[in-house]
Amino acid sequence: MTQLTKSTTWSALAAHTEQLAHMRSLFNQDSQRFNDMSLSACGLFLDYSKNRADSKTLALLFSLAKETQLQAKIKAMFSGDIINNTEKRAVLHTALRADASQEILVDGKNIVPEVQQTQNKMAKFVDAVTTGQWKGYTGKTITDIVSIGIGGSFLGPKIVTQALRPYWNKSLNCHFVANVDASSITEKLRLVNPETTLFVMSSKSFGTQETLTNTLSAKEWFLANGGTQADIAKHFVAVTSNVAKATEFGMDADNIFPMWDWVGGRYSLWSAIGLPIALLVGMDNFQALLAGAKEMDEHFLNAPLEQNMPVIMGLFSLLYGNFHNAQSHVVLTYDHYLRGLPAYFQQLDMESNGKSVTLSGECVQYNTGPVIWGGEGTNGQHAYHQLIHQGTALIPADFIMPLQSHNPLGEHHVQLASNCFGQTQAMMQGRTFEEAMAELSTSGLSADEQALIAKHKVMQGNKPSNTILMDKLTPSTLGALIALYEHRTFVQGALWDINSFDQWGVELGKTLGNDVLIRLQADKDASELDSSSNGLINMFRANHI
Ligand SMILES: O=P(O)(O)OC[C@H]1O[C@](O)(CO)[C@@H](O)[C@@H]1O
Repeated sequence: MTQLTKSTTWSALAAHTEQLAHMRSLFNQDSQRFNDMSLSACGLFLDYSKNRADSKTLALLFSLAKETQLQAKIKAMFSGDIINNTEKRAVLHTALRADASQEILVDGKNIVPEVQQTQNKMAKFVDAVTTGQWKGYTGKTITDIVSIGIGGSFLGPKIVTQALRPYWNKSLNCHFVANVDASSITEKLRLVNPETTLFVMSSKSFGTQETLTNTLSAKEWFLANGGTQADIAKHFVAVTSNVAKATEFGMDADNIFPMWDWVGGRYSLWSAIGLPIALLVGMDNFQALLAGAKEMDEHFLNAPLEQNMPVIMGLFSLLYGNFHNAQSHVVLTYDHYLRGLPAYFQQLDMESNGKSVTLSGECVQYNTGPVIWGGEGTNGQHAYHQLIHQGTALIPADFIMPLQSHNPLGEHHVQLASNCFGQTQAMMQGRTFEEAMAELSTSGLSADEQALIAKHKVMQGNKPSNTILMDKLTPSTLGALIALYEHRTFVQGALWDINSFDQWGVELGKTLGNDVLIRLQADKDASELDSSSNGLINMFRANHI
């Protein structure tokens, strides 16, 4: 057994959760529950009262956090300690939102000035493009950005630009290409004009197959449609930590925006990887996004555990995964602009906490990262919410909603809110057999039929949810919200004693994919592989065009 499961708090939590009353009773017994189990920070409000917890549960969870030295681990991350032990790297996405006056050392060197220099370079570039000083090869101004990247070099910029649609510069459009499937880039290139398109190639490593292939295809398209080699610098820029490789690839040295190995891919939107965001919403709004995240950083670093939003959310995730065997967690955004957020949190959490050994290499004896999924409210209510309400699996949920809409229109927002709050209420209270029978009493059905239908209408309730509200979706509240989930992910990893910052499983997929590619391209014999891989390779060779 690892340290975590050996602790007396762990056993106490196991015993306590067994006998905790239904949430309906907890609400009936305590009219102050909402006041006591909610908090505001950084422009966000968290209602965590609809969780399977009473004051004793919370005390036990906070004890567990203390026993696992959570606060020391948080400080270690912010101070630049090498907490990514398998890649021997510091984890400092928080340095990307630091004040210019701060000093954060990596290998004895203050990294804040480099961050500021890169932000200044971004600001100048954004200004040149958006004011029209930056011209395409025929002297026209840029109208379209095509962002090429994958994973963290794609999802962050995509989801944030989507979320900040009301703040877009009206004269620019943005398109994202990630998948190596040619259909993806082909469809995007159909929409744009080479004279007025700027390609932003984002790859921390500058070695990711999908991104390199898509960039080469974009370059070929550009050259085949009027551009020349000499015009490339006006239409292609790169963001990477591998400046040498980008230069070797043909990127103009002035058009390369640096990033660093202490920024993880899935935590990189705050770096120059966020260039498409800055181009679309302007550098001031990009800075406001950083400022919102910084506020959450300070809250996470300084607030006591008991009033610390990411800590509370991370502890609940552990509670459900380890003491209620929840295998997944759903994120439901009651805001159209936030429709992409579940996919972003999915990558953030699952690539970070999909691990099964501790930092010292021991096999974990407990569940770690759950499946993160979700979608846009109210659409999901007419689809998968059924399983959340009455399925056999426990699925804790986060509901996220701004109080004010960017598009106030008739009764839309009040209806949206009624759905959001109604869902959390239904999940919490459920419906008893007696209540279902009472509802059916005037149905005209026989007593036997009523009893049968009532059984199908019973909802156990006691289904946990957090509700996160903000006044309005702004660059700043969005920054705080994303940083909240980054830190929640950190809290879980720290409690589970795993490395949330490497991704060896993904790396193996990349290596084997490259090996298969060689066999497919060179007709190299694959008979020494397993019969399935060999059979699939042969089938592709025989049939593809
Ligand atoms: O930015 P790069 O180096 O092209 O990598 C893309 C993505 O690949 C991963 O390494 C693995 O999917 C992510 O962490 C990263 O965001």
